[in-house]
Amino acid sequence: MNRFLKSFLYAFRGILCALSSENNCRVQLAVAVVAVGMSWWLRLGPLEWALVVLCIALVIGMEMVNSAIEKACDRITREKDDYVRYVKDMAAGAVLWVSIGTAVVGAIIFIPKIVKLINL
Ligand SMILES: Nc1ncnc2c1ncn2[C@@H]1O[C@H](COP(=O)(O)OP(=O)(O)OP(=O)(O)O)[C@@H](O)[C@H]1O
Repeated sequence: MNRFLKSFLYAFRGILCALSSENNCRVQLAVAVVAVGMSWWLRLGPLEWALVVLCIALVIGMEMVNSAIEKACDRITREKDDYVRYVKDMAAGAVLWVSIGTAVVGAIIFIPKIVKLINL
């Protein structure tokens, strides 16, 4: 099998592994399904759809990186370690950072449409 295809299969296996065994990834996938359902229901425009899809990809992707970092840290040591705490906190902070951005984008896109729908 050619090298590129092999790398793609390993990466795909990583996605399946994260979505099937990482609790946070599964929760975010469920939230993503709700967001896609709402986007369909509220008939978003192409640019709004693009933003929703981009935010979903960013949050789940960042959570996968966070989980990978946590696993690598846990393999290095399970003892209390200031450097591990620093690395894990920063990785978790990256997820929070992207999630806050996503919440803002979601509010800008969805709130006016929901308000309009309620006022009808
Ligand atoms: N070995 C360690 N040494 C010092 N602090 C740690 C260590 N492991 C975890 N921590 C602290 O605990 C926090 C949570 O770490 P943990 O690995 O349990 O992540 P989590 O978000 O609870 O992961 P998950 O829910 O996926 O198991 C870290 O952000 C860090 O502040």
